[in-house]
Amino acid sequence: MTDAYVALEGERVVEARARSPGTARGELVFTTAYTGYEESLTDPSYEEQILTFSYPLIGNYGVREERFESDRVHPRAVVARELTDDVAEWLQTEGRPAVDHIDTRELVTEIRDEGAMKCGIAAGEDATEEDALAELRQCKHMSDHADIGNQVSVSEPVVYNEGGDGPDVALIDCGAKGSIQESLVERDAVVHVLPYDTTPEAVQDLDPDLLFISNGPGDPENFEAAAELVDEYVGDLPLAGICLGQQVVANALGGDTEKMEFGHRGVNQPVRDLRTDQVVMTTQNHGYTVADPGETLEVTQINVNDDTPEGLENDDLNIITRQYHPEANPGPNDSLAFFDDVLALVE
Ligand SMILES: NC(=O)CC[C@H](N)C(=O)O
Repeated sequence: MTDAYVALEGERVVEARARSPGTARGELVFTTAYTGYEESLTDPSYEEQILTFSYPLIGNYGVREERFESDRVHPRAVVARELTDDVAEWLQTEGRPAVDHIDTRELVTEIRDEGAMKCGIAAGEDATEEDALAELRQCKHMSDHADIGNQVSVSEPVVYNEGGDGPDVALIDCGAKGSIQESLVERDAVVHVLPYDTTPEAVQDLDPDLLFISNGPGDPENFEAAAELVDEYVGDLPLAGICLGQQVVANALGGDTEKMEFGHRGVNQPVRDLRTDQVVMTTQNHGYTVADPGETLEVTQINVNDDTPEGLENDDLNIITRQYHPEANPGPNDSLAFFDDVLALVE
């Protein structure tokens, strides 16, 4: 039954089945992850995007809150070949449109050929093609969401493991996945989650042992306050970053980022460490990449598929960043030692 429409760039409309009603617009991206739908759907990095899964059946092991990475669903809408009732009901409760019974192989091939694209969705009994097209026409480019950090960050500082024995980490929340803070707390760190627009003065008052820039949605160039912190504290504090965090650190230290064709999203992205020659499997979710690391940062890890920078370091200045998600969730645990390496920078 056609009660949903997906409008793609070029105004092509594909018919689908509504699983959660409503209208939405966003950048259409795909993940090849075959598990981890709860973690992906609650990852704040997907804010203002529409997520489609290349794996055909999504929801086959239910929905459990303990696997969530934040307190809500972030993609504006979900597109799948087949969604289970569990996931459909969850998305209905969250008020996020979802559609299935669509040929996601064709859709993913189209995104691979033409790049991540604008998309409009209309789902539900009264939905029309025109509604989906109207959403598409209002869809902005990711880079034009200038204050996207405001949509995903804490508004006030939150402390985890207060009074703990480990170092004080200032985690700049540009849309942090919960498991980053958990990975640090598991290693005894005291984690101060700070708003994305925290000022250098506020960091100075806190007097942390380490500055950590989180993952987050959209264009890293729109996170100027975080870049200012990096610029201010480089050399004085050890610096770490994950995903958007790596991009912000590179931009702040004379490097440059650019948008990729369709990005990397999945749980089996191979990464080679150029120092040890070891390859690990990683979880990824990004649409921008570091195009130029600048003079300060050395590229220490690369993506085996396309040679893009996956790790940047400066041993003298105590900087380590990763483009992938060492905290996994979902995905392989191959790179959890990143958190030990980061905390070791404090000694
Ligand atoms: N997961 C992330 O931090 C994503 C970073 C950035 N928004 C990108 O798409 O490249």
